Order: sequence, then structure tokens, then C-alpha cells
Amino acid sequence: MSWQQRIDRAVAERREAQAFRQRQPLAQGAGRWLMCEGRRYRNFSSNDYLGLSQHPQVIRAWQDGAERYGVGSGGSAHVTGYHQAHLRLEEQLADWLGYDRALLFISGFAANQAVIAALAGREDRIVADRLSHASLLEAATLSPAQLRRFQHNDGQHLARLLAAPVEGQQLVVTEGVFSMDGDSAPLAEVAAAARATDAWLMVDDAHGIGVVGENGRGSCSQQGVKPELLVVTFGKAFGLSGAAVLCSQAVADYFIQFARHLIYSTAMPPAQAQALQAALAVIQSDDGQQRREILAQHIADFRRGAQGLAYALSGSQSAIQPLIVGDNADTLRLAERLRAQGCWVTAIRPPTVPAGTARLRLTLTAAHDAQDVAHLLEVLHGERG
Ligand SMILES: Cc1ncc(COP(=O)(O)O)c(C=O)c1O
Repeated sequence: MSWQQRIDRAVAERREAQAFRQRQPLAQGAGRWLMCEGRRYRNFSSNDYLGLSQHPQVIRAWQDGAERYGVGSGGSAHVTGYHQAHLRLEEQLADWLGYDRALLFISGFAANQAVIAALAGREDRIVADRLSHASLLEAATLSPAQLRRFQHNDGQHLARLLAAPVEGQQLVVTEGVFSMDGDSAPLAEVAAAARATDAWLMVDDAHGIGVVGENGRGSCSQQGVKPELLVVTFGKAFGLSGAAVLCSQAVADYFIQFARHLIYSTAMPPAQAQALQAALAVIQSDDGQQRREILAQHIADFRRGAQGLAYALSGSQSAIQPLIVGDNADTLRLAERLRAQGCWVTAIRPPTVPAGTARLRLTLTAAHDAQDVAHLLEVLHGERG
């Protein structure tokens, strides 16, 4: 089969399965409102959980940084791209989360790829929750290490997989709050299983950091666990983009030598690092606490109001509230009907989620008000399934 035939077939298969992905250019995609083709929608699809993408202090910090430092970093952090603003942010993150060091990455995807690629060798084994994010599972699949997946949030299955003989080292991989289901990992159980076999633990807390735990310190702090490797991302509660890996002094020095995404990629703009410091300051402040409380109230109101819906509500207590529909075409139609009534929701279909579990991934944020949640519920109750 030629390149062209292969591509045509893959795209055709996606269309036939009602799984063809398309992107929508928006005039505004984060925050309370989404603007598309001149129409305003209540936005139940963004990961801007605390509404910080629109926070005046964060915007001002970015503007001020751009005026002072310019808009780009000018190079890899190993050449000229590492600025004092990056160092300050790394120090603040390490201090906040209780680690020796934090290393900044351009995205969470890059951070996950870099960590796994730099660590895992042929004789090693990666044992990952089977619902881990694509960036983790892809990195593990591409690495020369053996990959084993444990049943979602099943500490006993994890322990059984870890008990099998292995020549090298083992790395356990999971998330704090799962991106498509919104449920939390039983981190204490996972950490105990890892510790029992001298495996290291890597937790990606993209959806927990800033939102859960005291002071927004995330899922690990909330559950009293300190993984050897903690990945936090800035595209969700921080309202910007980028990521950091929290680790020991020695591991940070190792990554600076061997993590190729750090070495061969342009560093994030210093102005962005400055804006991220402002976002961190908000997360740590009373303003951040109030935003977390508003979000918690919306989650409670939504879950209470969603009883009796035609679609099953999951057990998620987080800002991510999936409504599992099952069939791809039905999910797409439901999303369309909700949009027609002013609620922007996104249909998530396989392969992003397991076959037969197409869903609306509803997200609530502190930028919403009680009326937004009430409107969403009213529209959903109008659906018969
Ligand atoms: C759990 C998880 N990890 C990593 C990522 C990737 O992070 P980023 O968007 O910063 O590349 C995402 C989603 O974006 C995610 O949901």
C-alpha cells in the first residue's frame, strides 16, 4: 500500500466510525464564555478550572514580562534560553511542593515523554494505569522498556504485575485526577505497592494541581504521598501552558544531561514564566482559595441536580464530570443539541477513551456562576437519552 493509500484508508475508517476529529477555530475558548462564529456559548469544555486564563494579574504579568524580556526565549535552556524568570518559577514550585528541584518543560506532553525516554532502558519495566494519558502510554510504548498496564486504579493488580521478576528497575505511572473520567487515583495504595518492590513512582497531576489539596498543592499532597517524580502542567488550573517535573537534586541533574526535550527544544518565553509566577501566586492566595470553593460548590450543585438524568453520572468528585453515552454518533448528536441550546460541550470518542464509552466530558470551572450550572442542568434534563 502506498503512503497515499494508507493515509486515505486511515482517514476513511475514522469517518466511517463517526470518529473523525475536526478542530474549530474559536474567537474565545477559555473562561466562562466560548465564542464561535459570532455566537456566545456557556463553556463546559475548557480545563481552565480556576478561570486564571482571564485573570488580570496573570495577564498583566505576561504583558510586563513581554515588554521587559521580549516575547521569545531565544534558544534552548542549555544555550541562551534559561532566564532568571525560569529559575524563580522553578524555585517557587519546588518550595511549594516540597521537592529539591523543579524543571520546566514546554508542555505536559513533552515532560512525560522526556522523563520516560530519559529513564527507561531495555531491562526495565514500566507499569502504568491503563487509563493513563496518551503522552504517558505513548512514551512507555516507544521506550525500550517492557510495558505492563494495570487495571484502572487497581492497587492489587499493580502489586501482582510488580511482583514478576525483572532484570532492571520498575517505574509505576499513574495520574492524580484522570483526564477523561475525573476520578482520583488511590495514590497511597499505589505508592505502597511501588515501595514494596523498590519501584519508583511517577504521578502526572495535570488535573489536580492548583485545584485539589491544601493550598491547591494537588493530589499527592492531598493523599500524603511524595512520588519520586511529580509532573504538574500549566494548561489547566494555572490557565496558561507548560509543565514542570518535580524531583530530587540528583534526578534533576540527570535530566539536564539526558532529557532530550529539555536540551533540543526552545525554552518557554521568560514572559510566560513570569505569568506563571503570577498564576502560582493567585493559586496560593485567598483569591485562589475562594476560586477552589466556588468550583467545589458548582461540582456539588451539578452532581445533586444531575440525579435522574438519562445519562449515567460517574463517581467523579472533580471538575471533570463525564456523561457516558456509549455510541459515537449518539454522543455527537447530543453535543450538537446542547450547543444549539447555548452550552458548549465536547464529544470525546475512542481512541481517546475505550471503545463503547463515548462521552460528553463536561468541565466546571470557577469562572462559571450558579446560573450557568443551572442552565446546563435544565438543558440536560430536557434530553430523553
Ligand atoms: C493527564 C494529562 N497529562 C498530560 C497532558 C498534556 O499536557 P499539555 O497539554 O501541557 O501538553 C494532559 C492534557 O493535556 C493530560 O490530561
